[in-house]
Amino acid sequence: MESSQLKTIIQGIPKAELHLHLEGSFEPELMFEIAKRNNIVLPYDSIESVKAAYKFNNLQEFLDIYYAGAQVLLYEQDFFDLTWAYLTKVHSENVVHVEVFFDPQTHTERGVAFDIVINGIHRALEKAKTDLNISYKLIMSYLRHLSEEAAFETLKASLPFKDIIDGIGLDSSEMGNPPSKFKEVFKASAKQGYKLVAHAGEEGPADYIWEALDILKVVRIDHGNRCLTDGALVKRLVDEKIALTLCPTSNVALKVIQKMNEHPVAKMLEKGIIATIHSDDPAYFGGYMNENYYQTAKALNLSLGQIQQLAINAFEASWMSTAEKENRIKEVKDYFNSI
Ligand SMILES: Nc1ncnc2[nH]cnc12
Ligand SMILES: [Zn+2]
Repeated sequence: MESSQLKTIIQGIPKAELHLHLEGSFEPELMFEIAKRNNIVLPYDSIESVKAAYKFNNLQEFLDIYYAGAQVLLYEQDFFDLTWAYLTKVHSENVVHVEVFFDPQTHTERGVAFDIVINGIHRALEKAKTDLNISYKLIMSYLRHLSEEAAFETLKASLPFKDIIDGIGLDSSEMGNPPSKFKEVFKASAKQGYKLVAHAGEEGPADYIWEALDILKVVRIDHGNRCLTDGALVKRLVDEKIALTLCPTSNVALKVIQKMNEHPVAKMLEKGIIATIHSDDPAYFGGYMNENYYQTAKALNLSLGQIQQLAINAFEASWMSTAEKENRIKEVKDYFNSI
């Protein structure tokens, strides 16, 4: 199929994004604008030099730059602008449902209050619901390079906002920070009614995916690339319908895989895993949802049936109500039938 035809098809698919860090959607143009109004001097002299710095050999090299970029976010309006820019961008790509992560500790650690962060984000999500017809869920992630005690403090700070936070995630430096480190705080988070997910098996081994399932009791795995090295784990994911939220352009940018045509998503679909694809940190990895679908489909020569399956899987794995899911899945099927 011609590239332009594939891109047109992808554009038209109603899509759900389930793995997106709001801080990772911070485009250099907006970073400069916010830095200027907050009187912060960035260590870059132009947007081009920021973009030139976005070359990573591993997850940690990316995280160092990602946390530095987030430092310019100080006020509620900054968090609103960040979130709104992401939502308008994905609206233009026909994304109709999002489940987004935010990292409160990246901000509270440097003195920005929890309510400033969440109120700005929430106002933008509500506006997108009204103005853009995008439905949403909000996921608060604990930073795994920090202590479990710090995660407990974050859990406590979140409680006044329990009604607007749907779930808990676990992100940041994976190696050496296994899911088991957060056993108690995940248990306490579940008691508060939060749904649970965790990054596992991005750089870390399949064992971390087992820990996320058995110890943290997550309902979905973020990344999970490494599961194919373990047949019993694949069986568990399939039998228990545990979805993986994969991020192909992120995986190439962070050298989790060397080339897109080595991406495991096609094999995962073949094995019956509920594999889904998303953008992770699009401002840093150069691709929002459409680009992730396009690059994956092209490199792996995915059939229209496989592309349709990816889109359906994302709604299936989402936290929408059953009725909403059925409606969206029908929309996807009708769309593919009309092509
Ligand atoms: N890909 C990723 N892995 C772990 N933590 C993250 N935080 C933002 N993006 C991340
Ligand atoms: Zn992620």
